[in-house]
Order: sequence, then structure tokens, then C-alpha cells
Amino acid sequence: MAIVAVGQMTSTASMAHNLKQCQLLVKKAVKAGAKALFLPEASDWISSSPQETLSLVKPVTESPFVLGLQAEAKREKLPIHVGIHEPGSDPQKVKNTVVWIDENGEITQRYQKIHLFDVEIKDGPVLKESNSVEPGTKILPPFQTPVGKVASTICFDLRFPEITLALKRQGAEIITFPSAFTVPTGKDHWEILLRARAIETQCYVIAAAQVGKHNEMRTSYGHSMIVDPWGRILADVGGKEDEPEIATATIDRELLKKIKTEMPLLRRTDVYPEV
Ligand SMILES: O=C(O)CNC(=O)[C@H](CS)NC(=O)CCC(=O)C(=O)O
Repeated sequence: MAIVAVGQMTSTASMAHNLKQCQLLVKKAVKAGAKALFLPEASDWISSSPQETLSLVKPVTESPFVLGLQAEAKREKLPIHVGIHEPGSDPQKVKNTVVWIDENGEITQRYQKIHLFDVEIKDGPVLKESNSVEPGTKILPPFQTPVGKVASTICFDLRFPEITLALKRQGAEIITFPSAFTVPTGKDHWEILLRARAIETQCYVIAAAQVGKHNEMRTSYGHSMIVDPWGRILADVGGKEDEPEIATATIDRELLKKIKTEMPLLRRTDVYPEV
């Protein structure tokens, strides 16, 4: 049994401001007795243009945001899972990644978002993530942590059950979706997708989300959530842009085992292909 914390915030283009918000979330997580803190996609910044993003991006070893969070993790002995940007192999592009910073402040895992958010919704969001982001090409195998076996995905990946089913097959216990969901898609899809992923994988789902107004062009839906392997919502931070907030829940290894034993989801790979 371990307590986990999910953190919600409103990143802007100021890395210093965003680090301050994360430091507050670390403080709250430590106070709540959490053994790991999960932060949103693009916690380091949300910009208003690809040009701005390119002007901000730095390798992790030179990013004041990442270095600052590593120091927090080390000081508090608190692992942190956080969404950031990293330089792409093409100098005109960045990587949208999530890293695991362990309790010693070391980056020990890294996943690069594989599905990019390119949408043109009438009267809704028009976003072309692939203009500035280079897609990842690999699933990161679930990794052991003090709170259980964690599997990383990012935001729009949530809509592709293939990745989460693959992670389930590789032994995931906790599937994470650090996100910055738009308001129109969030209000109709966010909760149902998170609960569906939890139910079909029989895993805990931890989804840290950006909330509120980042700039003139971007607003996020919020509702950071922790869902149990039966699909029940254990925590929901809500949709208000206030001061950075956390919610916590307890990861129960026995419940993971119980649900898998009581309702084995045996695949018919003789009928359809295994993903
Ligand atoms: O731009 C950054 O720096 C951070 N990245 C994001 O905010 C990404 C790409 S624009 N957002 C999403 O994937 C939202 C998905 C979504 O809202 C849905 O699937 O409905």
C-alpha cells in the first residue's frame, strides 16, 4: 500500500513560474505522505507558438526546470514523474517526453510521446502538434518504482488502447497519462477514456493534467484523476484554475491481484491479432 499524488497546475511560457508551481506541488505531496508525485504533460512550459518552444528548449542537463525538480526529488526523497520538452534530432523540432526522476534525483526512465495531436475541429481546437514535435518510436517497458510498476504514455496516447494493452501485457500496474487536454474534447472524452483504459487493463490510472488559461490561445480542461483498476474514480482535482493542487489515493496491490483473478481477461489471439 503506497500513497500516490497527482498534481495539477497551469504552465505558462515562464519556466521559473512553472518550477515554482511544481515546488508547491512537491510540498503538498510530501505533506500528504505520498511516495511519488505525478505531474502533467509539458510542465516545464506551454508556449503560444512553435518558435517560442524552440527558443525555450534545452537539454535536461541545462534546463533550470528539470535541474530544479531533480533537486526537489533528492531533497524530499520523492520520485517525480513529469512531462517536459527536449531538443529533437531535427533542430526545428522538439520531443514531447515524460521522465521519471527517482528519489535520488536521477532521471532513470524516459518516454517520448508516439501519437501527436493534429486536429482541426470545426468551432473547436485546431492544433498541429507535428509542426513542432518529433514523434517517439518506442513503447517504454513498465518500470519498477516504490509505488508499483509504472507505465508511461502521454496525453493524446490515451485514445489508442493498443499502447495501453501492450503495457498491460508487459506487466504494468499503474498507467500514467500526463496531459494538457483541450476543454471541448476534455468535457466529452477525458473521464470516459481514463476509466475505460483502467477497466480494460485492470490497472490503476494516474492522469495529471494541466488546467486553465496558459496564454491567449490555449486553455486546458484539468480534472487530474486517479482511477482504480475497477474503473472507480478515487480522486478528481476538478476544473478550476486556482493555486496548484494535488489529490492523493492509495495503490492497493491486493486489489490489482483480486480483480485479475476474479475476472481474467484472456485474449482470443487465435481469432484476432495480439497487440
Ligand atoms: O503543446 C505543448 O507544449 C504540450 N502538448 C500538448 O498540449 C498536446 C499537444 S498540442 N496536447 C494534447 O495532446 C491534447 C490532446 C487532447 O486534448 C485530446 O486528445 O482531446
